[in-house]
Amino acid sequence: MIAHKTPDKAFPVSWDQFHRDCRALSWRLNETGPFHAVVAITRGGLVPAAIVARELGVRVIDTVCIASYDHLHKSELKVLKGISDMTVKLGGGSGRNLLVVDDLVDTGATARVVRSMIPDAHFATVYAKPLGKPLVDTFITEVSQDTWIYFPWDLDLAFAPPLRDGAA
Ligand SMILES: O=P(O)(O)OC[C@H]1O[C@H](OP(=O)(O)OP(=O)(O)O)[C@H](O)[C@@H]1O
Ligand SMILES: Nc1nc2[nH]cnc2c(=O)[nH]1
Ligand SMILES: [Mg+2]
Repeated sequence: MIAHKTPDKAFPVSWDQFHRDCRALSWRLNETGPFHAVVAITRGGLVPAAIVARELGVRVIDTVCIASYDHLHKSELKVLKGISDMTVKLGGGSGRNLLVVDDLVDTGATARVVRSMIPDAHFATVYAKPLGKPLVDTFITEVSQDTWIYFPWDLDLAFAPPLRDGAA
């Protein structure tokens, strides 16, 4: 396990907000494509990939399965499943006309590994932090490096204490 400072700020995202941000990402990507296939970086890239593929009319969806965080803690990066040969062929071997989608880029380690597999692919994320931003071609919202993004699938409705009772 790699030591990791707990981020100071929280950026919780609702389903509505996430859907809006994915639609905004699709609008931008529509000016860049067309794409032969979407490659989702699992698991976080699956939801935005589904929304983006629907908006752009792409029906070939592949996954590259990478794990690196156990909740807030970064561990060694593991490629559990690579991109399928058929998808790599569709991208002419280098990833041309392929769209890689992930929910966010943080340090850029995950993006760097996928870029090394298909260097010419277009890389899109919904959110980006400064360290990872240079690895992404298109994103929607930047948050600071000391912010942790909470996705709707990781959240639950819960009681929020009133400010006067000491809530931040
Ligand atoms: O830029 P990096 O520092 O590499 O971090 C970004 C990656 O971390 C998260 O995935 P995670 O490994 O937590 O797996 P998950 O998608 O299954 O939640 C996120 O979905 C990105 O893929
Ligand atoms: N949910 C979530 N996963 C991450 N993996 C790396 N950074 C983040 C983050 O800010 N939020
Ligand atoms: Mg991920």
